[in-house]
Amino acid sequence: MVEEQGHLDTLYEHLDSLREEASGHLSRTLREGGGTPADRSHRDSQAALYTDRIAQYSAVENGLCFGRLDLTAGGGEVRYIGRIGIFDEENDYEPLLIDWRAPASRPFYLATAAAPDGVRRRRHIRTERRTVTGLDDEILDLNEAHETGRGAHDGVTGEAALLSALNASRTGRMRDIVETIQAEQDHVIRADLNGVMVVQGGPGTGKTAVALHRAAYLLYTHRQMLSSRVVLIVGPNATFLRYISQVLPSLAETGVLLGTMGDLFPGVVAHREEPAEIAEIKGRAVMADVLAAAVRDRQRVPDEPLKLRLDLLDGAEVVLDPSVIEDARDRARRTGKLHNLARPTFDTEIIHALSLLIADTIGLDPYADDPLGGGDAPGDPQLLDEADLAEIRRELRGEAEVLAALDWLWPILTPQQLLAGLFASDKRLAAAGADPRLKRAPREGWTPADVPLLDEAAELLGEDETVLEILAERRRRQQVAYAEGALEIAFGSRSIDVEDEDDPELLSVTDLLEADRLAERQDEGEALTPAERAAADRKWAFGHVIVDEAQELSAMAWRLLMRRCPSRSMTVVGDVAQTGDLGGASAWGDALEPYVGARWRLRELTVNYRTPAEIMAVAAGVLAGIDPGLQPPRSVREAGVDPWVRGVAPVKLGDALAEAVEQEAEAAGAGRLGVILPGGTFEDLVPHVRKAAPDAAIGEEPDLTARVAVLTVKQAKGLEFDGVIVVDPERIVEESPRGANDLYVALTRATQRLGILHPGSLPESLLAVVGI
Ligand SMILES: Nc1ncnc2c1ncn2[C@@H]1O[C@H](COP(=O)(O)OP(=O)(O)OP(=O)(O)O)[C@@H](O)[C@H]1O
Repeated sequence: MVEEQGHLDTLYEHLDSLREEASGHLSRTLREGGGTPADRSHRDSQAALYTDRIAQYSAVENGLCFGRLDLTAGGGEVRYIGRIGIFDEENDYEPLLIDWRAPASRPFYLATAAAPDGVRRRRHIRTERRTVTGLDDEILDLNEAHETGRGAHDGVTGEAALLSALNASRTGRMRDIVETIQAEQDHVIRADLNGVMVVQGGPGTGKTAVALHRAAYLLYTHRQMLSSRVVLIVGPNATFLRYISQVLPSLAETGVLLGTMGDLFPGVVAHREEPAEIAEIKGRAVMADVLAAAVRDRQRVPDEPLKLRLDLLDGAEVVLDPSVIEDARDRARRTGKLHNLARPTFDTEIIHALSLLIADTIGLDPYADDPLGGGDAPGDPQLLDEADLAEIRRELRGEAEVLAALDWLWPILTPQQLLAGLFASDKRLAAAGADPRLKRAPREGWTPADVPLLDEAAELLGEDETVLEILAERRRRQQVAYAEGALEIAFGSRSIDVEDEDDPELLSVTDLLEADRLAERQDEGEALTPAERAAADRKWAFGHVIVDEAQELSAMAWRLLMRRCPSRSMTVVGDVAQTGDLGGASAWGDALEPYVGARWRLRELTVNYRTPAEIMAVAAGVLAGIDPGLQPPRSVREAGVDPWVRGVAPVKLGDALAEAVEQEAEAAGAGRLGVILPGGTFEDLVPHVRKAAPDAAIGEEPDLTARVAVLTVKQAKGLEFDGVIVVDPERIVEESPRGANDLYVALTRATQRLGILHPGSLPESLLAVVGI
């Protein structure tokens, strides 16, 4: 311990001086003024670099160093493994701490007694703040292991450290797992960047954790390419994103964009809920054809001739025949351009046709064939020459009536206008071959399932200028925020006490005044970070895309994601047995093959780190009901507590729930309790939960750090709690589009304790499934 404490002290000394150095650079950079635009831009990128660096140093303050490898080779070389790399500048840049992502750290995760890979001893170093509190050693050299009686167990590496992480109380925020990554997870995290990799694994196998660590690993290994092209991580909902949001900064990564499908159309907030059947219809692949037809439907040819009253003719009418409009439409279509971009061609055709009609009206020489005598011979009936016609066309382009007609015949459309127009009209839906159930009231907000449709529409219509506007607005908003953040980091939180991070007092009034000044300066031409630019740019091509809970994605959602990732460098993480949405996948091939054929690879995770064996035995019954061929993941531990099932008279359900909440909240101790209810019972049951736990978090985006949270299965997806109470499993099955899948998800959220509360006695069918 003393030896390790000595090394830890050295590491923290280095960390402090790295932080001081970066803060010094940052404050100097921020205080410099003037110079050319190029100077300013250079300064901005330097400031962003130092800000990032300081954030990374703060993020690794806790658990800076967590491991040590003693190798058999190299005269017993010793490597310390930690959250970042630290080198000794005074000693030829000797590594003092090796980043967990570096190749030299790999044996820490892979070496076993059977394949020690040159490792004699693996040591997990437990720390609290800057103090070593314990050591767990594994001797991988078999001879020595015999002597000490310790060794790798059942394919698990770092068993003591792993079990202590798994048994720890949950906080409502996900933590990183860098100290205890297991071999099968390590293979996924460090897999090659290229191509589509599907990571299939049952509940609790660490898919989310692995996906996030993979992002951190890829950014470390391919920094240059990925930090400019950005890694996109897509999660199922805002609650889930908040749950995982702390993990990446603590892995010391900032060049990542986190979002839900609903966030992926810049400028649109798509959080309205809608019935599952409607979302499913919107997600069908055929919607791409529907939208293409909807666009064609807006390229109108009226049944009747179109009469235009023109100023040019002192209010007289010209009549455009439908066949003329049809010709113009066909020519515009034949350019092969997107709808909005083909409009100028359509305009030119119509204006040309109108100019000829006008020429016929005002330019014909009625006496062309009448010789007037003298030198007048029969001649050209048209008195107007090409210059006159050009003038007529110019005037036509300024005529309000003409412009209105053009807008009516071939309107310039935003994706929002196209979709809103389609959904608002039975006639348009029918013309586009869409399901009539898509009809909705005008001005209802957008839903997540609309986002892939908006994106598809944007592809069909052609780009508008909104991206630039959005960028400008975001830049305005972010300038002040950025400047405040930079100042806070540079001057406000030197001590970097993790506990202080949320303290609003950190930013003083003088800092704010200075922030204003900085914002002004940045106004003169500062660069957004790549992640910010990517968030505002619909056409951004991400360097890598990671999709979590990917089984929920519809065919249309896949189309959008594939467009955002032309390189097809993707990590697709999910579990087809947990699919809840009707439009989601039941086989990975169905979702992926339209884009990559058979060129995707499958990795499986087989060990459940979350749910103890006793609970998994219950969930296994439900899984067998979904598909007898599916294997539940093997639990890595037992909790020593059996799940309980209580059947109570329906009128007593509320009281029984209140009692169970009280009991389980106490059993969860410092941890968290999740209460999973069928959506239709919230109104009746929530007051009972509140009786037992007045501060329980409930609502659209419940605060998961609260001691008790009440959720639907949909909200609970991807989350976990120390204890879970599942209420009315039968109704959960009835209410959810895919029935048993949702019950399987609900039953696998607990890390320690599970209780099932049922109104009336449990029906035979469910008893058999639940198996208690
Ligand atoms: N190697 C590991 N060391 C420590 N904890 C781990 C490890 N792997 C997974 N865990 C923990 O197990 C729990 C489940 O992980 P995670 O949420 O990533 O699983 P999942 O496969 O995404 O589950 P689900 O499909 O149910 O959402 C988390 O608390 C995670 O931190």
